[in-house]
Amino acid sequence: MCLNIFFFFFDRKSNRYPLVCRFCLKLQDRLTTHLQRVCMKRCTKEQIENEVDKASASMTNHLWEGRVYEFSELRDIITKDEELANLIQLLEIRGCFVRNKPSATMAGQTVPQQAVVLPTASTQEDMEEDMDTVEPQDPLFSPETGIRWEGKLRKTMKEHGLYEKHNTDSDLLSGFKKYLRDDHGIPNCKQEVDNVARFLYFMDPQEPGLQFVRDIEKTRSFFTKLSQIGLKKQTVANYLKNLKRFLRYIIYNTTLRTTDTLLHRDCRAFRSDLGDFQKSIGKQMSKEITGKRYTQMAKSSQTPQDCLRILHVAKKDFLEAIAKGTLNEELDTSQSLLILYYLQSLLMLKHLQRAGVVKNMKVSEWVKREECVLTTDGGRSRFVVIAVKEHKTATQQVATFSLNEEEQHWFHIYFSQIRTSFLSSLLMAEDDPANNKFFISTSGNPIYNPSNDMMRLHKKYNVPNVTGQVARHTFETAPKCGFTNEEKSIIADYLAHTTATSEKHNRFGQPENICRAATLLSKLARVGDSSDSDAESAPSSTHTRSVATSGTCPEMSELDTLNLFIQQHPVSLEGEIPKGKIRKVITGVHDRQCYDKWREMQEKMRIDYVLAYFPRRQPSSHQIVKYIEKQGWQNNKPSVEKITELWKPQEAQESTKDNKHIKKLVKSQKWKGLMVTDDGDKGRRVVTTRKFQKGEVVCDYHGTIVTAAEGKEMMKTLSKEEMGCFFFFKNSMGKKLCMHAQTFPCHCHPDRDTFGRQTNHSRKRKNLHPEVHEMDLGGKKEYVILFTALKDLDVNTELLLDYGIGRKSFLGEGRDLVGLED
Ligand SMILES: C[S@@+](CC[C@H](N)C(=O)[O-])C[C@H]1O[C@@H](n2cnc3c(N)ncnc32)[C@H](O)[C@@H]1O
Repeated sequence: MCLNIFFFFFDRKSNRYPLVCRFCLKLQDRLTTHLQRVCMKRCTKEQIENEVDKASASMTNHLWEGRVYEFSELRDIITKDEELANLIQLLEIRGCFVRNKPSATMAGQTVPQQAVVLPTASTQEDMEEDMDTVEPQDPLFSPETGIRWEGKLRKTMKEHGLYEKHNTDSDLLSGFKKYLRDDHGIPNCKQEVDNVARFLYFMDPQEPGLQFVRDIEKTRSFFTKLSQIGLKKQTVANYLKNLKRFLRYIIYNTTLRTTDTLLHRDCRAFRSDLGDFQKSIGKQMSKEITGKRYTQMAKSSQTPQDCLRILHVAKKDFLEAIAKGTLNEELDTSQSLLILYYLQSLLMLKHLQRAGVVKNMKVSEWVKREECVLTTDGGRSRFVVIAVKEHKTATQQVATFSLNEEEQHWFHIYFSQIRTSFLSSLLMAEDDPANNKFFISTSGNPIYNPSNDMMRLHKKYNVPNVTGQVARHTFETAPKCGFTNEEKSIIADYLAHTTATSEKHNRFGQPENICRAATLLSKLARVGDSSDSDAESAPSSTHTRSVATSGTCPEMSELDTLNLFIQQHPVSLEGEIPKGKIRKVITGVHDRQCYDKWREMQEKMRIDYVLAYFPRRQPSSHQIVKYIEKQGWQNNKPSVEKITELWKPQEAQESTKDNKHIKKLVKSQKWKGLMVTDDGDKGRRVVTTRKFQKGEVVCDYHGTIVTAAEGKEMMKTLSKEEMGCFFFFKNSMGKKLCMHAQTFPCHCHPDRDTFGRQTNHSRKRKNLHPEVHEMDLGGKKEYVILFTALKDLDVNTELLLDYGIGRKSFLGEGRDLVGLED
């Protein structure tokens, strides 16, 4: 009797939306299964459900929020017409819509192009100031919203002929506007262009021109007048900065160099004169700032404890966020920001670093932190010392500070998790990794103003704001009763950051002194604090600390110790746990727990590794032992029983075709766990001699490949009594093929009858499912039809496959197979 085994190729019609897995960033048709098996395989069912809910919510949100864009929204981000057009095209191809596009040309009118002569060389000449007290608000700030100036200042400016300005659509000014927008990426440059337009009007009310460069006196009078009518020095300095940038545009980005050499030369000379003028304004500005600071200081009668209050109040929430980070749990934005703000504040309020140091600290400086062990009466304490070279504060010295082990862990969590997640918001890769700033904002860009961030933290917890400047002053002047002269001088040196100090010490300003300064400052903060703890420490269930004498280091919790230990000695497949002495330097009193945990993690890693080698077919104990032996692991070998117990078949994946274990079985045809028995009615049948799990590969259908047409021809030659073994299928290109097992025994396995060809049919009781793969078997690609278990199979279960008979196949051949069980 001929048999037509027919398998319809994948025909799943799913109504599900694919969801994106946030970890591998791939679309998943079945996210739950994917997470269970791949990206969240160590997580609980609840965590996975949570994640799937989030993915669905994000999908819904995308459908509501992510498909329709306002043209102006995109214009604000991308200023170059061509790029904007490309983006819009891409969005529309991907099924999004852009509303309110201008009808004719997309980005509208272009400003007459000026030939670019030289690339703009960006010099960092602009004044930098200690951000603690800078007032960034120009009182004349007229935002793009069109709010008009009113009041006294406007009147005064009018009276002094400083208010009028040229039309900013003139060629000269619109070219400048375009330059700011395109070359400097400043979309909201109205204020800057207005300032220049006002200056040009003052110099020549007739028309905007460049002759002003020949009249330095009148220029001076413009700036003097601005000062005299009461504008803040910062505002005057902004006018100067804007004018300098305008000149840079004229000198390097227009054709002036070739069209009017003399005027070009004068522009350059004028720009350099402005530099001197800028310096003198800078000095006046510092006086203004110093004066203001003095008033602030005089007003403040803070104690060191007051300065650290915010760190105390916010600490419970902060530690909760850190604990989440330590456990690799996802942090929401507000928790991530709390960590960012807290660490900045810690550096400014506890370590008394200037805002410029916090802002400019680089990743490379964090990476190059140096270890320092300090021996005091209280024992040995470990610190790391970090040196920030370029911090653009008033002092020239390398700013150096130290972190204790606990703080180092916090910084590590920020660096490895928060910073990385913030960075993922950045569309463009940063140019030079060496220049990467350590502290970055949620947008992935360097933080702008640490003092503002600290202010936000104070505000969030309703604590009166303390600036870094006030904190430094407070610690500097706090009574240091009980401190030796040497200790006082260490604190003074630490706070002074003077060049003289720098010359006295090496690059790290003697690491021990930096660490000692940190412990002395902590001590200073405790003086008068009845809680007998660091002023910033808060009651916390996860963190206990013992504070004894001067120079103490807080005792770390078990979890923190473990994390630090793992950070220093990462768990790896091949690695060895450090020997006792080396280990105990970090693990201390938590050594036993850290030791056990480390080994447990490595064992788990090794178990996963072994399991990954047998993804579709359960290995025998012997196979597991052999595979472990092959790895050459001397200690901490994973247990065979555990591996057997944990083994679960993985879903069919692309990688099945490359799996060595399956390939070996296909080649040898030595499928274990099966035997052939005789059945009175159906002839021979294949039964199981062990249990098989749902999804496990049971055996394959071994045969020879011919085209479907050839298979059909072969079938025609068989008489009704003859039994045929044909398996028809389509390959991934849709080509119709046939695998026949008519040749018995086959040439490749003359000693055995293969299991696939002896498998009987049942439509209702079928327990096998065929999967077609293309496998490289000894340098040659071959089709392999794997039979996987449709359900868990007990011992002594007959293997049954739905041959697909009785249905209409694409071959159009429903065969009359009377007597066959359905
Ligand atoms: C691929 S062979 C299977 C092994 C076969 N029983 C043997 O003895 O070699 C297919 C043949 O098995 C028999 N067969 C398979 N399933 C059957 C069923 N459900 N009822 C009766 N006979 C069946 C038919 O004779 C069929 O042509």
